[in-house]
Amino acid sequence: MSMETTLTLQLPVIDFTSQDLKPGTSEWDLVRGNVRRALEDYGCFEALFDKVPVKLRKAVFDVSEELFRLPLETKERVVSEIKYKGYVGHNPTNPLYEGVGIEFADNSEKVNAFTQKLWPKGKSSFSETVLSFTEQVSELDFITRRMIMESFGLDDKYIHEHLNSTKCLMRMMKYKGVEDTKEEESGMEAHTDRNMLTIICQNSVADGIEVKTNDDKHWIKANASQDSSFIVLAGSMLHVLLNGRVLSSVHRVMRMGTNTRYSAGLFSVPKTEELIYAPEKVVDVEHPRLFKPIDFEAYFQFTTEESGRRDSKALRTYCGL
Ligand SMILES: O=C(O)CCC(=O)C(=O)O
Ligand SMILES: [Fe+2]
Repeated sequence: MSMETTLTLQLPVIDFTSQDLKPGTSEWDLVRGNVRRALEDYGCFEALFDKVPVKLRKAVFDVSEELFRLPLETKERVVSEIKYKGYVGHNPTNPLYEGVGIEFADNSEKVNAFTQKLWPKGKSSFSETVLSFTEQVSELDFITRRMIMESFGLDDKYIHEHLNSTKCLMRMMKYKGVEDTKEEESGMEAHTDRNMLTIICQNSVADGIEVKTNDDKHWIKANASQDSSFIVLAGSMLHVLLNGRVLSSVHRVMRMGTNTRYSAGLFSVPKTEELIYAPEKVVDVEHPRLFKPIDFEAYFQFTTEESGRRDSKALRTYCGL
């Protein structure tokens, strides 16, 4: 019998809104310490980040609504064999969910080409919204990854190369509300993300992401309803790269109430050319190497071949030493 409970525990909240948040300042060091603790203890935190204007956030959910309202045959034009991108919906495991992943969401040519598949005459409100959102949220992605790597003593050159080794995927997601019930229903089943870092925001519904505590006993409801709130989650690739020294948390989406939930996420995903492995700086006597070098796409494929392969146990089976 499952002993899991949902408690009113809180995720750490980290404030990135200071104007003085520049590398080398005391403000930066303070936030960096908070990022390190949050990722060590939870693999996740709520970020307060005000670079995405409320208007842009609203525009993202407006264009998402338009996209998901398109006929199924139109959305099927962007189905991909690789399930982290393209259109995904009508999956019996997650019946409330539909999602669309846009690869290279920071590249205007790629985004315009994607937009044109859905709207052959083009739709600048869609592509511009995607590009602006990606540009702004990438800043939080870069700051977070820079901070966590600096905190482990990795140098500027390494960090720079690392930041250039990922591509950026934006995903828009829709979760139907549930009718006439006091019971929560699953919107997305429990999983860990497979990429480096994920940053999620949602429209103004009260429910949404829940994150499992590391002792496997409790679900923490992430509170992402403020206009400047983003939920930041470390993925399996960051866990491997930092030799298990940050967690990659199990999370899920729960739904309650009749309102539709829209969420938007920025996922930094390794480019395919290079294997992911932990640098010597994060390996020592107390922290022996945990994982073999890993090819992201091959690992991604492995996780899709059978159910139950979206957690850290499956990751250890795949590439543990
Ligand atoms: O919709 C959300 O808030 C989370 C989605 C999620 O966990 C994912 O796409 O990996
Ligand atoms: Fe996720």
